[in-house]
Order: sequence, then structure tokens, then C-alpha cells
Amino acid sequence: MMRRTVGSAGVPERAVALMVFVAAFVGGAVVANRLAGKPVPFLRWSVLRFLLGSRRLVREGQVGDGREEALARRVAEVARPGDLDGVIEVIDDFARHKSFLMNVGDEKGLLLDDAISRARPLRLLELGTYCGYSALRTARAMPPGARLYSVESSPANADVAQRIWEVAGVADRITSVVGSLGDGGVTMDRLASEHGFSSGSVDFVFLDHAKEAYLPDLLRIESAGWLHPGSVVVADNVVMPGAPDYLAYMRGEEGCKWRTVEHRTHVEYQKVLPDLVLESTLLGVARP
Ligand SMILES: C[S@@+](CC[C@H](N)C(=O)[O-])C[C@H]1O[C@@H](n2cnc3c(N)ncnc32)[C@H](O)[C@@H]1O
Repeated sequence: MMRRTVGSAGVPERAVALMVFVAAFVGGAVVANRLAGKPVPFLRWSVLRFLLGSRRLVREGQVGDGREEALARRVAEVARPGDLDGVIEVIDDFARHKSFLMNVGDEKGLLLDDAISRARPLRLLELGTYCGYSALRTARAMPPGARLYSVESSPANADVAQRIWEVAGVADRITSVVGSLGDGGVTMDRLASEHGFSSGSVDFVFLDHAKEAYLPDLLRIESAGWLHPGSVVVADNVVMPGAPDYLAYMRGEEGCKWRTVEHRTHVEYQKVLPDLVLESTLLGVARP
């Protein structure tokens, strides 16, 4: 039986129709969910993990094809030691032209840079290190004497990030903490006992880890009393893949104690998929 094909590539018409249908379905769902301020269910990490069939991704927080290691090698090969701007450029170039990386990226990175420059924080906490890209931008934007504590659940990712920070010359301003705030208090106790996290000591938090952990982890940080009036919390990926309970919290009654600016932006390294970054400042009487 003859199969009808389209164009020189000889793609069967049915395959083209299927691709168009899938693209329309995905696009429609993205737009509909975006308008409703909800996450896109099939873009959740858990679903992507399932689709990718990668157990390693679940275990190590990596994509599973070695791209994170390849990035560390690339940075070591081509970046000039101590050239922080150059290392950030190498990573952006790798993510755009070689393999996509789930970094905050250059567009949303500017929002993060600006928030840090405005807040002038001295003690910063990041949840979700990955390959250390946002930590590099943070180290560049934070004032002299500041220190970033970056928490990452995957030891493999923390190791990649550490190597990259060493090339960039910022390793002495960043403390890597392997763990998660939801591990029954182990990591929070370590932050308190080993790193001096105490009442009102945290000036800035960047949430960029498991989206379902944003709100529980923020509430843990609040309960520990680590924030003070004027502390700033920036949250990435609030719409894509989405942190709906966090968004509802900041938009709802409990969010009254925060002043939140919603930055409409795009998912990293492209201009089609929308995303939202929230920048929230804790209200109250700021310390002198
Ligand atoms: C989107 S990436 C972080 C990107 C990074 N902030 C950047 O912009 O360069 C998310 C990271 O969070 C880590 N992660 C996931 N759940 C976590 C948790 N509960 N605590 C800490 N890290 C977590 C993953 O292993 C992954 O490396």
C-alpha cells in the first residue's frame, strides 16, 4: 500500500497530522493554564521524568544524559579562571546551543540580579543549586561581604556546581549544602548549627527547587524565624512548570504580610513559553 508523504523528508501525512494535533493540544493547554494562573500538568517534573523514563533523573536530579558533567568540562576547558562574566556566558551558550539546562537563564536572571541589587542582602539562601548558574549571578550581584548558602538535594549537582564556582573564582563566597529543608529538620539544623542561621538572619531567599516544595519550605523558613521585615523572597517558575499553592498563598489573605511584585517573563532560553517570577518583600518594621 502506498503511503502519502509530505515534502522532501517523506514524512507520512498522518504523522504530520499527529504532530500538528499534539502541538495544538500542548499550545492550547499551555495558554489555558497560563491564563488561569495554574501549572501545566504535563510539564511537571514528575511527568517529564516518567516520559523520559529516567530513573537516574529521579535519583540524582540530572537529565540523565551526562549534560551536567559535560557542562563542567566545557567551563573548565574554555572559560578563563576567575572570569565570572565569562563563565556565565559559557553556561548560557551551552544551554542555548548544546543542551538545554534548567537554569534560571539570562532573561529571568536579570530579574534575580535586580532584586539582589535592590535588597543588598548579606546572608542569602538559595534552594536548588543545579549546576550553580543562579549562584554565579547571585555572587556577582550581592554586595561585598555577603555570603550565599545554596541547598541542593543532589550530591552530583552540588559537585558540578562547586567545580564551576571554583573556575569562576567565587567558591569562597558560596557555601554548598547538600540536603533539603523537607528532610525532617536535618538540613535546617545544619544551617543553624554549622552556618549560623538564626532569628532574623536571612535577608534574601531564592526558591528554584521542587515546585511543590516552595510553599512548605517557605513556611519552614518563616516558622524558624529566619526572616525579618525587609527580607526578600524570589520564586522562579511560578507558572511554568508551576507552583500554584505558592502563587495562591502570595495572592491570598496570608500573603498580606508580603508585598509581592509579579514579573511576567518567559521560560529560560526561549521567548514563547510564558513564566512568572514572584518577588516578595516581608512587611513589618524593618530593622535599623
Ligand atoms: C531548576 S533547578 C535549579 C536551577 C538553579 N537555581 C539555576 O538557576 O542555576 C532545580 C534543582 O533543585 C534540586 N532540588 C529538587 N528538589 C529539591 C529540594 N527539595 N531541596 C533542594 N534541592 C532540590 C534539583 O536536584 C535541581 O538541581
